[in-house]
Amino acid sequence: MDNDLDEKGFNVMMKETMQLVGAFNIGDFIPYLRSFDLQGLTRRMKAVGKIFDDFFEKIIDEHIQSNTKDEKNMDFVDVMLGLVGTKEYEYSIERPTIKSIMMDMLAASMDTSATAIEWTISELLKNPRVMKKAQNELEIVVGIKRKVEESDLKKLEYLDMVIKESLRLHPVVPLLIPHQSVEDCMVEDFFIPKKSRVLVNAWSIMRDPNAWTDPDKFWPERFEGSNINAKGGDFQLIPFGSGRRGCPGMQLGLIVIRLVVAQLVHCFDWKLPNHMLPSDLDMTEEFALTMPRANHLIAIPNYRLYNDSN
Ligand code: HEM
Repeated sequence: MDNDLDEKGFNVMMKETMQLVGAFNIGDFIPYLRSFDLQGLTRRMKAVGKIFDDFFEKIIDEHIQSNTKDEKNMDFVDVMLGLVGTKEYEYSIERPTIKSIMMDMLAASMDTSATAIEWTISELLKNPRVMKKAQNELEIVVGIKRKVEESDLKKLEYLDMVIKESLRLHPVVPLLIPHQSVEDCMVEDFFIPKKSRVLVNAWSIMRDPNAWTDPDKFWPERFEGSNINAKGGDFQLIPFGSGRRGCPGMQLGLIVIRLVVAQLVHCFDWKLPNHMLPSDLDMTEEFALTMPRANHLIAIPNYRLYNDSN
C-alpha cells in the first residue's frame, strides 16, 4: 500500500529522495564545511535513509517468515534471499545487498519509467497530430478488437520514434549520474585530471542546435530513415547514458515505456480537463536527480476499443 513506506506516501518519499540526491551540496565542494551540514541535507538524507531501511527490513522479514520454496510463487526478494550465503557468485549477497537492490528497483527503475511515460503522454496531448498518427499505427498493426501486447512492439515504428523524441526533450536523468575520471585524460583540448567529478549535461546535448534541427520542437518524424537510437552509441541521444556505467536497465525501461504508452493511447482517447487547449498544457520541469513534470498531468480518458456493447 502507498502508506506502507511512510504515512506521507511512496511518491512524496521518492520525490524527497530524488531532490536530496540531486541537490547542490556545499559540503561536496568545500569538505571542511561538510560536518556543519549547513543546508541540512545530511540530516534529511539520514531521515529518508532510515524510512527506506525500516521498510526494506520489514519486507525481508515478511519474506523470511513466509519461506516460499515453490519456484512459481517466488518473487524478486525470495530469489535474492535464496542466494544469501551461497558460493554461486564471486561476490556474496547479504541483507544489505538485497536492500540496496530493492532501492535500485524502486528509484532507478519504477520512478524513471513512470516519469518517462508521463512526459510522453503529455507531449502526445500537446501534439494531437502525433497522437492521432500513433493511434492510427496501432489500429493498423493491432486493430481495435484486442489490446496491444509486448510482441506487437517491434512493428510499432512510429511509436518508437515518439518515445525517442520524448526521451530527447525530457531526459529522465538530465545530468546523468555524476562520474569520476579514474585517470588523467584529454577530451579534445580539455585536460581532465584523475578523480575529477564529471557531469554530463544530457539535457543540453539533446537540445543542441548543432546536432538537431528545431531542437525544442516535438517532432518524431526527425527519426524517419535515421539510424540514431537511444542505446548509447549515438552521443547526440543519450537518455540512458553511455558506456560501462550507462543504464543497465535500458532494455527493460524501453519495453515498459513502449508497452504502457502503447496501451494508454490504444485503449483510450484522451482530453485535457476544463476545455484546456493543448497549447495551454503546462510543461514546466522540476529539477532533481530526475526531471519529472513540476505538476502531474491531469487528463480524461475515454475508452475507444471495440467491445460487444459498442
Ligand atoms: C525510462 C527508463 C530509464 C531511464 C531513462 C534510465 C536512465 C538512466 C541513466 C541516464 C543512468 C545514468 C547513466 C550514466 O550516468 O551514464 C542510469 C543508471 C542506472 N539505471 Fe537506469 N534508466 C531507466 C530505467 C532503469 C531500469 C528499469 C533499471 C533497473 C531495472 C535501471 C537501473 C539503473 C541502475 C542500477 C543505474 C546505475 C548504473 C551504474 O551506476 O553503473 N534503470 N539510468
